Amino acid sequence: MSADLSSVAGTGVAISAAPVLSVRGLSAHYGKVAALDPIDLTVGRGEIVTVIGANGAGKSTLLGAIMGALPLRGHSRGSIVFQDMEVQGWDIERRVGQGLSLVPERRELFASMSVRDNLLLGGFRLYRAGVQGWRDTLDEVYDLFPRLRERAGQAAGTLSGGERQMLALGRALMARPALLMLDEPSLGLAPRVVREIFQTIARLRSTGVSILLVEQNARAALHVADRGYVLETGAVVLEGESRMLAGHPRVIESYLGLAGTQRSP
Ligand SMILES: Nc1ncnc2c1ncn2[C@@H]1O[C@H](COP(=O)(O)OP(=O)(O)OP(=O)(O)O)[C@@H](O)[C@H]1O
Repeated sequence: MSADLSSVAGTGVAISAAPVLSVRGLSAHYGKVAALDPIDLTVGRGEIVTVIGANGAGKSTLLGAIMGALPLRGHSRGSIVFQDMEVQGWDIERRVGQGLSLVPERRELFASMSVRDNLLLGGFRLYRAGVQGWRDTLDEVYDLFPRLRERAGQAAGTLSGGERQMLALGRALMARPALLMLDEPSLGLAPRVVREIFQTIARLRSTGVSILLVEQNARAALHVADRGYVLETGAVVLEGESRMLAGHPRVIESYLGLAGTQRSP
């Protein structure tokens, strides 16, 4: 079952013991090249978990493997249990149908279509399945992103970078996912816009959706997340509560710089 945005809105969702996602011994290869060592990772219900790491650490590969969307020649091994189901071996369609959603680094919007139509496409699967309430979901997305409501009729290709990221997030939410995976939502955005995007991610907590957030902007990611993993050359080298990671000498030195103890984006 996917999360119902309306049923938990504004309640502040408790994190239950059973994780929504449990990854065990996940490795990924492109042809003969290993991009991910066997890694273990969990995301609890209602939790925001971040994976931080430098360029090429394997962050996008990790999300692609979980989504079942590695590019041609790529494949993954290991166990991916999502909502108590082993989804390794399932195609993307089936994973999406079970409530997995990925906002890719490139955002992949339909540039000539309006904001509203991009959003409706995000909810199309539910609409086709006869699931009621897509209009309510659209309203909830507009409430989360008032700027999208203002620009509902505008072509997606004419939006600013920050607005595009909001649209990509909103479109993913239209599918009412149980787990939302975000690949570098801050990429290419000005600091003020990055702050806005991260404030929005923090607000998503109230919808009950669980979030797996991949970021190079470690400061902002650790500020918004409950827990984090540090990925280096395909391996998890550190994991724990965000507060602990933000104060860890290795994280400060490699990802935060001297001002690492400040916890604002
Ligand atoms: N389609 C591909 N074919 C071959 N190798 C790939 C492919 N995609 C990624 N890789 C390699 O896998 C490794 C991990 O790449 P990945 O894109 O997952 O890293 P990343 O942490 O997301 O980096 P970035 O932050 O730069 O996006 C890199 O060495 C990369 O060159």
